[in-house]
This record gives sequence, C-alpha cells and structure tokens, in this order.
Amino acid sequence: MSVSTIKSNKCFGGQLIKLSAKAESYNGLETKFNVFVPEGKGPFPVLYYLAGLTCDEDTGATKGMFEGPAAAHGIALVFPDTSPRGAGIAGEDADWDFGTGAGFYLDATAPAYASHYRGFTYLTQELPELLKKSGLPLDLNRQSIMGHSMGGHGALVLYLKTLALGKYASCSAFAPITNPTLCPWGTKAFAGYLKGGVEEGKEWDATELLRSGQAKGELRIRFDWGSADNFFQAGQLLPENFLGEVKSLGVGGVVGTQREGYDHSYYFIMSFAAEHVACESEFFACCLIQCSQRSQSTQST
Ligand SMILES: N[C@@H](CCC(=O)N[C@@H](CSC=O)C(=O)NCC(=O)O)C(=O)O
Repeated sequence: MSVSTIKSNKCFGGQLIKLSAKAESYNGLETKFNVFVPEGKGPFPVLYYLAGLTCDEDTGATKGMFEGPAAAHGIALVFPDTSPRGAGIAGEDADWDFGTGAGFYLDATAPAYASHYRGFTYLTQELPELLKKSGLPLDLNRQSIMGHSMGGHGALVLYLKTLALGKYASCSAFAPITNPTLCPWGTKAFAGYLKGGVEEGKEWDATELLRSGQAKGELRIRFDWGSADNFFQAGQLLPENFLGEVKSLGVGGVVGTQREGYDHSYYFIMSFAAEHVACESEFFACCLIQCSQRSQSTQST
C-alpha cells in the first residue's frame, strides 16, 4: 500500500496536494484524493469532505471554497473520490446516480459489487492509513467529517456508525440525503449494492440508525439545506424525517437549518462553507480539551 504524489499547488499559504494509491477496499484499483495542508508545522486536525453524485475528488476542492476558512482555523481537508473507478462491472456506468461516481459510501454485499464497492471500509480504515503513510503533518486522532447530498448521507452514516468509537468529533452536511431507504436515489442504490436490498439499506440510513438506537453517544451534527433545492423539493433529501426522529427520541446536539432561496449547487455550499468549517473548528477545540483531559486522567490513575 503506497501513496504517490501527483501534484501540489500552493493555496491560501498551504498546499493542496493530489495523491494516488491502490486501494485494497476497491479491490486494488487506483484511487485519488486531495489533501489541503495549511501553512505551518502541524499536526493539523483532519476534516473529510465527501462529495455527491457525479462528483470526484476535485469537486469539493475546486468548488466548495473550504480551503480559505480551513487555512484560517489550522484545519487540514481531505477530499476522497465518490466511488471506485474502472471496476468493469456490467451496468456500472449506465446511470449517473448509480455505479461510478455514486458509491454511496457503503460496503456493498450484492455479489457483482461486493469486491470493489467498499467505500465505508476505504474511508474509515484504509484512507487514514494511507494518510499516515503520506507523511503529511496530520493529527488523525482529531478527525471530523462533512459532505454534500450523497456525500452528506455518507458523512452522517460514517459518523453515526462509528459514534461509539469516537472516530469523528462531529459531522456537518450540506443538503444531505438523510433517509435513503425512503427516497428514489437511495432505494435504487440499495437495491443494486446490497443483496438484502432496501431492507438491508436501513444499516446505511442515517434516520434508521437513529431510530434503531444503533448510534450510541453524544451527537454533534449540523446540517443545512436550501428551500429552493430541486432535489429537496423532489423528496430526495427528507431532512424533515431525520429531524422528526431527533425530536421524537428527544436527543440533543443536532442542528438542521433550512436556508431560504438556496438550491442544491456549489453556490449554496460556498455560501455556508466558512460557517461549517468554523463550527468544526470549535468541535476540534472541544476534542482537544477532551483528549487532554483523558490523558491527564490516564496520567493521574
Ligand atoms: N447530472 C445530474 C445532476 C447531478 C448533480 O446535481 N450532482 C450534484 C450532487 S447530487 C447528490 O449527490 C453535484 O454536486 N454536482 C456537482 C456540481 O458541480 O454541481 C442531473 O442530470 O440532474
């Protein structure tokens, strides 16, 4: 498992570095990711950004306008791809909302996809190892995750599924798909990727993970969506279902806000990028205090 550098560009005083590796989780296929490292010594806390359908590792890095705020707060950004590429599975490139560019950040179980489409394992286990190998000044004990649309679904699901492990300090999302077992994108994806279909998809559905009590721990989730988002209007995102579940469970730590007049585009994302990064920065600060309290209590026992 080696990591190679494709290119590096100076950006807000730091570097935006494009890296490549062969991913075991993608059955050995090459995958690319961008890492923004702020100026300075580090190590810097790490904020992952998962992009949406049809996107790749460059979309968030070039259109999201996250680097300026990340440089100001001393946060590193990691932009992975949205699926394996070139698996050669029949039908993989037939639609824009399934297959290449649309991996849904899950571990597939349907025989055709199970050996290549393992985005959950890639992101939660393999990518952090690749980042360690890269030698970049990253603090992998302080990680948070955010995403847009399908990537917002990925961010919520990765956060909730690993909540008890404390893998991510917090989760932040832009127009996330929050109840994929009940929306057309999600039901199509789960029917194709999972041998148990939509029923098995409940394991990869943020609202269902809350409802079933599988997500154990204190929540730190913030998300926004636009009132003029055509995909929200078409019932693909269903933020009301997720927030309804939060309310009925009576849990705190979740802030979901509808932004008037905004659509699904990167113009919406860039309008709130700085707020989301600032919010993550506060969570990293809490996380630093908790880490230092943990290490003090370990030292005192
Ligand atoms: N081609 C599609 C539209 C695809 C699209 O809008 N993708 C969104 C994410 S949607 C949910 O995951 C996106 O981020 N696109 C990249 C961009 O630069 O906007 C269609 O025909 O409707």
